[in-house]
Amino acid sequence: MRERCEEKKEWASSRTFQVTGLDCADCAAKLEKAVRRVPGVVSAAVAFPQGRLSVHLDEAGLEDEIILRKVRALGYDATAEERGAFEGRESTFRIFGLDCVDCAARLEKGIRGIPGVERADVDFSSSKAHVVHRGPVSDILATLERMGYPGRIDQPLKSREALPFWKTNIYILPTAVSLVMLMSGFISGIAGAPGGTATAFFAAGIALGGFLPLRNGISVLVNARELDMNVLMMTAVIGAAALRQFEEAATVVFLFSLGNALQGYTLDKTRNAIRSLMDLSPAEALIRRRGAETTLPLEEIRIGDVMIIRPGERIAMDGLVAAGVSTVNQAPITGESLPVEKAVGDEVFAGTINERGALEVHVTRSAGDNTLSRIIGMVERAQARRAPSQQLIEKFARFYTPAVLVGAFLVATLPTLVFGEPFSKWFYEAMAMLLVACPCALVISTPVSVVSAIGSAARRGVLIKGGAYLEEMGSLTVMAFDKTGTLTAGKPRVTDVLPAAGHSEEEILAIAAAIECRSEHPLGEAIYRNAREKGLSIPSMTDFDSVPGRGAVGTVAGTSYSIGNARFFLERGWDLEEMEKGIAGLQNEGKTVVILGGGASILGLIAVADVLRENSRQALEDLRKIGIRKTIMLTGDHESTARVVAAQAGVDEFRADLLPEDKMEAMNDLLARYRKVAMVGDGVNDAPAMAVSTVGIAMGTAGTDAALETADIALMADDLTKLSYAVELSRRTLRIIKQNIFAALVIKGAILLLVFPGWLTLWLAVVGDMGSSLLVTLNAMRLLRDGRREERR
Ligand SMILES: Nc1ncnc2c1ncn2[C@@H]1O[C@H](COP(=O)(O)OP(=O)(O)OP(=O)(O)O)[C@@H](O)[C@H]1O
Ligand SMILES: [Zn+2]
Repeated sequence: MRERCEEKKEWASSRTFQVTGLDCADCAAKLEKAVRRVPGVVSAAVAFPQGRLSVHLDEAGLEDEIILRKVRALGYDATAEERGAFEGRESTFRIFGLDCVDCAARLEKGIRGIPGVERADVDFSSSKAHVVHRGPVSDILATLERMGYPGRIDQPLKSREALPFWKTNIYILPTAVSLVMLMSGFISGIAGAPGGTATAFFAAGIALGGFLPLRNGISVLVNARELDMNVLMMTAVIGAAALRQFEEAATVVFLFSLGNALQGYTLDKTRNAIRSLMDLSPAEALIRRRGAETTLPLEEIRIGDVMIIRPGERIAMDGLVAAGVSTVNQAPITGESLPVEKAVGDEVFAGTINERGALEVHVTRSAGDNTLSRIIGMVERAQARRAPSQQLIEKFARFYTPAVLVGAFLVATLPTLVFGEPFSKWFYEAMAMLLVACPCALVISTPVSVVSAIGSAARRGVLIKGGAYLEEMGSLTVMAFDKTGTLTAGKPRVTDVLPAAGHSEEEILAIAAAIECRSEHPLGEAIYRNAREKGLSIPSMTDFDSVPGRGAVGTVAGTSYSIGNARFFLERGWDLEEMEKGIAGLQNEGKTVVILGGGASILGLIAVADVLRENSRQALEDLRKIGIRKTIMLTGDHESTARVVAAQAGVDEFRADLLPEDKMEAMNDLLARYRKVAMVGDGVNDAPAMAVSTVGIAMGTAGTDAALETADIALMADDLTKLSYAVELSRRTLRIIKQNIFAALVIKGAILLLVFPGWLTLWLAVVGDMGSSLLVTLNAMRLLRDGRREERR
């Protein structure tokens, strides 16, 4: 359809650059524009908060240097990512048995210490380590092993085969062994076996079941010189054994292993909420090359291959439909329950399900780079990011543990020294107190909740880029919306053509289309589409230039034409008096008026109208119901048009005639007034406003990489009703975090109090510690379940 427009090419490769010195969202927009003008560049987008420039190229050949030069010419510096610029390679490891946030941080430190490692991030929530290194992988695996966490190189595409269940959780074996030993000890005690048999069983139970925590504890002491649950546990068990309390020590070892096994299991459940998304895309696809059809594994499929998808099959790769029509169920990616129509030129995503017809699809992205794996990557990174409330708790935990340790020392010594109490009794109490010193449940209370919430949201097509945004979302009272493409469908149609005297409708449309053919603006596309539909022959055009927020210019048959809004013409000194009535009339109907002028006269007006999204009104109403006090529409459109659309959508306020940079100003103004304001947009001309807002929310991001990258929260589908879901999810999460913190503190506190009458026992301390961690995790998992329940509805 756009065969005449060279600019509309598909891109063949993409590059990313890390830009330094970008200090305003506005400059980011300028940089973006400048890079887009580089020949060979199909599109460019700057993710302002990350300072990342991503560029799509029409062929792989373009040197990074050309883009870098452009960036430097604008006064910034940049480095290219991945290819060439960096010699190290990145490996991802799956880690087993990672059961506390603290351990993840420690492991990270350990890996960073390996020679040749440039960067290491251990992600507690996904149980993965991302390492950039020059040395061999085996060095890293060995260190993981030594620190007590066996790891494996992670191959998301291949490693689908399941591990035997006792290997997925390193605590299952010790739990089973210590249980058998414990039972044998009890039975031989009851059966009156020769003296020492029971003790031998208990001792064996302690040794075999306690081996893992002992090894982990030692590696912690050696590597990080910090205390953790393993160290506290082993000290307590050794102390109990010294008091000849073998039976109890063996029980404690068993309970500890059991607790860890259960905790590991529940944590895996939360993590799998995301990983199960990965399993959605098939491992192979039917590919046609040189006329022959073969089934190939994903790794062997190349960009540009033609993939054949039969009805009922899952799509394996991202691509563009080259032949066929069908409906595709995109719920796995976008959370939309209704299937979406697909025809030639439409984008399809890996992991979605082809329903009715057969499709031929041109593969546009490699398996590791497709939308699904990017979503999973983003979610996992988001889960790793610390929420503000988490940092507070970690600070508290840092001083809670030493305080309890000092307490334990006093309990061991004071009663004997001051009151002459028996030492062994209070020494035992002190041992039990050691176990209470572990702040696990407290430390884990927030991250498990955030992980569950982010995971649950991802399954419903809402991508939350970090705990911080999740927390902010629930405290919002004001939301701003972009008009075009956000409140409205963003698919405007030409409704009226009003020629000035001496001109015809066809003439105006044809010239307008000739210029707009090169424009990226939805208005331009509407005009071009309308001219094509009417079968007009569209003349060729030269000297195109687009003027953001205003319009465009171009030369057709030797005459220079301008097309755009009234502001554009008035700024250039045109007289619009004659057209004023026509313009106002159309605007009062909620239509956007595009003026065409050429030579010295106005040729006519074209009115374009966009329909409101079906559920915009509903979505805004839902938001009001859950306590969003004010909704505001920001638009570049004319005030009269804006007023009509604002009334239709039911927003409380609107600001019109905003240039893209004004939108950011308007947002700053709103922020000054209301402190916390979200910006909901489509990322087209509202990225700067989104960047300065409290939470930038982009919608319809499934196909648009740039918006997906820039937004703090991305709605994969064009569904505004997901906003109230996100707000409520956030509030539910905060509620669960508070419950968790409260429960953890109360349980620990109650157990600590038992010390005073001397009632605290080792097993009570272990059950209290393990129980509260489990409780907190299970409570957080309700966030996952709630989401699923609603999904089924
Ligand atoms: N290519 C173009 N052709 C015609 N008019 C244009 C073009 N580009 C911009 N304009 C005019 O400039 C105005 C502002 O454009 P801008 O892209 O900033 O916002 P918008 O399209 O109104 O959408 P939003 O509601 O998202 O702000 C448009 O309403 C239109 O009148
Ligand atoms: Zn603990």
